[in-house]
Amino acid sequence: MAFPVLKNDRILRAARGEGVDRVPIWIMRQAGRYLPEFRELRSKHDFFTICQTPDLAAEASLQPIRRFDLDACIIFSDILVIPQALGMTVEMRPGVGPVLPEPLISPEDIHKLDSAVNITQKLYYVGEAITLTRHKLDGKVPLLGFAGAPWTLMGYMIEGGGSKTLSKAKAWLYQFPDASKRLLNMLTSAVVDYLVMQALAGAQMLQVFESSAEHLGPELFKDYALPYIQQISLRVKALIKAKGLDDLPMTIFAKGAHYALQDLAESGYDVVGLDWTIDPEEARGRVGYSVTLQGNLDPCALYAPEAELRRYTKEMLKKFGKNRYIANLGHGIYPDMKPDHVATLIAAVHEE
Ligand SMILES: Cc1c2[nH]c(c1CCC(=O)O)Cc1[nH]c(c(CCC(=O)O)c1C)Cc1[nH]c(c(CCC(=O)O)c1C)Cc1[nH]c(c(C)c1CCC(=O)O)C2
Repeated sequence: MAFPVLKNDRILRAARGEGVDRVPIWIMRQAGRYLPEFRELRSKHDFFTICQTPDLAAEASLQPIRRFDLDACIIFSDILVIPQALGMTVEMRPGVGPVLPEPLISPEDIHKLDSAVNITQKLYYVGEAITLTRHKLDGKVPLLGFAGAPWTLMGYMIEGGGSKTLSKAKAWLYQFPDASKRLLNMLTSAVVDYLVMQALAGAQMLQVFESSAEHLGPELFKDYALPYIQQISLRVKALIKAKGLDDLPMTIFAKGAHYALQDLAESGYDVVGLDWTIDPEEARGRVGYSVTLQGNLDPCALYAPEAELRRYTKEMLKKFGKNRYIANLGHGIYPDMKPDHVATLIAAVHEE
């Protein structure tokens, strides 16, 4: 069944460098716990049950779209479905976050991973959720798919959950460089197949989250993150073309990787996401208009009183300008954020 005609293509136009009537905005983690309607849904279902049940995943994805005038919908899922598909147990513990009770401890543990798994089949439920959500969106805004980048996934798989330092995962890079690259290659192939599946299922734009880039620094990033990030865009775009689909914009968000901004701008993505630690004018000065920039309001700026939040937002918009720009936060929204403040941010962007 053909998908409904798209009524708002602002974000796709901005990603391709085409003109827009106004700056598009979406918010990282826009589907989630700061919304009472999500907490209600979540009180009835386990986190991964929501991810695995297309009706529930569609509902969570659509909640922010019903409430706010956003320019994109992101499919409700998690980056950790890939380690899960490779055979690792991942639990989402309330108040703690993701826990992988049997992390990879030494390179021999790589053999425990199901490297031959057909990711497309195993994660087909995400494809079904995407197709359903795209229909339910009725063309209101584009639907974004996403995946975690290999280094960020490797970090969770070795640390067994979130970590302040990633010292265990980084120790692998220094002690077992070859095994690390084997693991990163395995993850790269999984991410490529997974993103292509999402595009075939109806995703209209794809974001790759390298959320743990800040721990690497320029040297390690060049060796253990950038090559895989590059391969993902090149391989996904080539496969999509080979399957007869139109090109679709891709975004790389490497949190804390301002040291690699130029490299990221040349890594085959249409959009580079920025966190709030870089000044928009400096970022634009370094990459020019060869890519679209996305970001980068400090998620904590949403705690400011309304007038201040508006002022921060307007300042950000002025610095980025209207061309090749997608407004967003510099990282995910915090779960205790009041939805009213999100509405203020969106209104401030739209007023410009
Ligand atoms: C690192 C990472 C993860 N997951 C994700 C990343 C990359 C983005 C980033 O850096 O924030 C990506 C993600 N996770 C989730 C989405 C859904 C779509 C959206 O952005 O609205 C997306 C895009 C839902 C979620 N993912 C998670 C929740 C909350 C869990 C719950 O409801 O119990 C949601 C709605 C849990 C999760 N999942 C993960 C962590 C660290 C946590 C705990 C932190 C937290 O609780 O916010 C791993």
